Amino acid sequence: MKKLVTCKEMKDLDSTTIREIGVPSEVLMERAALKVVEEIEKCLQKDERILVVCGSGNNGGDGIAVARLFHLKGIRVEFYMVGNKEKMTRETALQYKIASGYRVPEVNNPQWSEYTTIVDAVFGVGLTRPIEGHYADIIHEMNSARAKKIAVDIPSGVNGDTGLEMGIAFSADLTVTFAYRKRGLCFYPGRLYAGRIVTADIGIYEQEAVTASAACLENKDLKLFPERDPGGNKGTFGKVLFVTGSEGMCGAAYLSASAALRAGVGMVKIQTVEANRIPLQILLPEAMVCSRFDQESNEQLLSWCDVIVIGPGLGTSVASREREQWFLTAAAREKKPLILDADGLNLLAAHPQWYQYLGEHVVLTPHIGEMSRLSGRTIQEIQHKIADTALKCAAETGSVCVLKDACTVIADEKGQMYLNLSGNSGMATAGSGDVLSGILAAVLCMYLKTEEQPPMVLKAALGVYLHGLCGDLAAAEKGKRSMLAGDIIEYLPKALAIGEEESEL
Ligand SMILES: NC(=O)C1=CN([C@@H]2O[C@H](COP(=O)(O)OP(=O)(O)OC[C@H]3O[C@@H](n4cnc5c(N)ncnc54)[C@H](O)[C@@H]3O)[C@@H](O)[C@H]2O)[C@@H](O)CC1
Ligand SMILES: [K+]
Repeated sequence: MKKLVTCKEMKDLDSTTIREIGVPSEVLMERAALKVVEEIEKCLQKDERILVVCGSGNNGGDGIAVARLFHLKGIRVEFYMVGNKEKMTRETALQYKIASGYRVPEVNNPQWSEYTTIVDAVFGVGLTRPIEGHYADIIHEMNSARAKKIAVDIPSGVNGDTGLEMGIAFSADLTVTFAYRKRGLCFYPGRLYAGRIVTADIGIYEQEAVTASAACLENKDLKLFPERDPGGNKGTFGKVLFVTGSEGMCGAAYLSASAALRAGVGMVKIQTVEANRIPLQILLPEAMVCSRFDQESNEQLLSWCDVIVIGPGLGTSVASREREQWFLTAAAREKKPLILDADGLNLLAAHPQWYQYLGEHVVLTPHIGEMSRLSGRTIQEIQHKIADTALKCAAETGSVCVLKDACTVIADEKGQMYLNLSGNSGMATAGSGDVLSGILAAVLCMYLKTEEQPPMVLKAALGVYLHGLCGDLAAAEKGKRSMLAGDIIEYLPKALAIGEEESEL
């Protein structure tokens, strides 16, 4: 698990390290520059010519220090100050003075085509407004050059909190980010602009309070899944009820239920319309299918199950609405874990009075469109404020919100948040969300008998991560274009077995 920071959190950490611990900012800057040099050197070739483009803030100071370090190693390097020299920060002015002392070559009108590597040190976490005019022209030139491109801390023009492009952004092959990955390097398009991301330790003092607001999971976090009890039976490994599948939509029920079984659930029952009974029993003989919706049958299903999934392929008919209301109310009364997905969310959006049945036992899994219906915000508004939207939804409902996008956000009402880095565009395919709801149900079941209970938000984040990892494995063999939602399920065994390796996505 790795912590993720906002620009403000990073600045607070910098200043705590400087003021309270007493590490001079020049030392941090030197360490930052050394890390950038170390990473660039890994791919340095013969006859390299490096240009470092520097702003007047501390990101520029890092850049000047990088130029000096290369110069002192005898590598051909020049730096170009695009920032106003009058406005240099104290640290950057000092770097400039030192670079002048060592006679590090400075250029005022670089010939962009002459360089093999261009280092972007124009703006870092201090970018506050869209890039325009002269700065925009320079970034355009940098992007057009045929050199290798390295960003210092964050590509200039990427908003460090949202990943959005601020006017224009530097398109890097490699970004060396300091201390913690910035949130904006997780969200798109920031993640694309960054290229490969290396998080470099520069000796920043770790302070729980300011760095705890967001994190991302890695393969090795799948080890958090409890061991399967050798003495367990199908009853102890979890019983999941799927309130799913209207007429013509049995596929969603099938995908969700089979994902749950493949991820380790002991038993599943699917409550669906009679027309779906035979296809489901043929497709998934391991599942039990029930097509009665009366009070007695509902009561029996409720007392049988450990976890409920409402939504995949449910439809929005009157009968579906009644089924959802019945199980929403019952789950709230009994505090039974519940995953609300797809049409389950659309029905919720149409019946705001049902919000009273939500709470900490519920995981909501809206995609952006469903969130738009739930929140009344436009899709664009949500995309611009995806983390805030998930946090707000969680705060308003008391439930865990899994806001699904290219970088899914998982948040709870206490403000704990995970950004998911596994997965790929191949997963943007019909049925992928149904698979996720089944995997989430399975993860909740893994913890039914464990003494230690991680928070619901972490369980949900683990499920989302696992789903993405299956998608990555599927894409590697089937290709992003060709993979189907069912392929995600097929790679569950491999993904569950991985759990050991560490990787930065
Ligand atoms: N001591 C520290 O605080 C450390 C800072 N470090 C580096 O310093 C960076 C942060 O430095 P700063 O806070 O000085 O910020 P930046 O270097 O990111 O730049 C901020 C400057 O750019 C100006 N600016 C912002 N947006 C602009 C726009 N659109 N057009 C024109 N000018 C604009 C601001 O007014 C300010 O003068 C980090 O990203 C990192 O690279 C590292 O050296 C580690 C230690
Ligand atoms: K930069």
